[in-house]
Amino acid sequence: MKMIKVHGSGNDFFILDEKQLDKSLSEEELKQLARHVCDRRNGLHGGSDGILYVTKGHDDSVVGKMRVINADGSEASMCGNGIRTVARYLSEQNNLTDFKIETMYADLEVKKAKDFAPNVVAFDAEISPVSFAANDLKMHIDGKTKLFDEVVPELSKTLKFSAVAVPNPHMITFVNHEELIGPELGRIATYLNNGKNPIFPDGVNVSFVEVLANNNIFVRTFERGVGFTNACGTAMSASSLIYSLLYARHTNLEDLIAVHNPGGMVNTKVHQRENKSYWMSLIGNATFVAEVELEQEKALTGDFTDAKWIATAEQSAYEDFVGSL
Ligand SMILES: N[C@@H](CCC[C@H](N)C(=O)O)C(=O)O
Repeated sequence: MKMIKVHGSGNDFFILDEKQLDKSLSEEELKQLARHVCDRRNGLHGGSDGILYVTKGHDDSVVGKMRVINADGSEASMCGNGIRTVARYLSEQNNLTDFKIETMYADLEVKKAKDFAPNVVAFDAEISPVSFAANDLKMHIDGKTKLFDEVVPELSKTLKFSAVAVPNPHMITFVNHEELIGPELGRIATYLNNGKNPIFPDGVNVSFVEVLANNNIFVRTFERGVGFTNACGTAMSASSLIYSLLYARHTNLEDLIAVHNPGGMVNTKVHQRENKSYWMSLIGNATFVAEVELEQEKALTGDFTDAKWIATAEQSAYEDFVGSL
């Protein structure tokens, strides 16, 4: 079988196209493969945050379907950094620059964007649908149908959280620099993702956001099913939306927002449709790090001894880009 190691802002994945399998995988095998491949200690070449599983779409209105399997084998409804890399993959396979990809809840528009730097290819992806409803978030806080800029005493006495599904669930809070780099994000996110807490029994992605300047923010995320990541695309999109609502004096809808993260930088734009619903554009790198050839049966048991790793020159170009920020 063949896979491609990719990343968006250092949020790294293996793209697995079902057409590249030696033998089709059952659902249980797909989860098992993700858990083995992504393992940061014993996985494939340093592991990854997840597997992006590419299959045929529901009909010709989409070019393919992306499924997001987290490192722990759970499935996410969307992945903002991942969809840019899948967009690039499908764009190169089909010689297209503007098309739709099927995801769990929506067919999303993707298009090629201007390169961020030499050999740093970029794509622009629609992030949608957006919902603040507790039901869509699978959030349980007594008497609340949504949560917007409020203290949740079980989490922190001071931090104010907003919850938004894009459509995967996110908890966002705006913090100062000490809080951004301090231990609270790990403590709160570990609690919310322990599978036992009453607020988010299915877990949630949690982000701390620091405002650096107008239309310029830094987002640090602890991902459901993964842990701390270099970046989370849907979290950066959700954070941009909450920023535009809470800091309306500093930003306008449609403004280009620079979103810095531990793995690099992306741009976002927040849009509103006539029916008042929001959606975001997420524009950022879609880097192909390497092509990998491996034996499927062995990979399913976590044995990667025969894997062939064929690196591209894109990672060093990406590092030069990050160095220039
Ligand atoms: N890194 C992703 C989000 C991946 C899914 C997340 N772990 C979840 O379970 O919702 C992104 O870039 O959006």
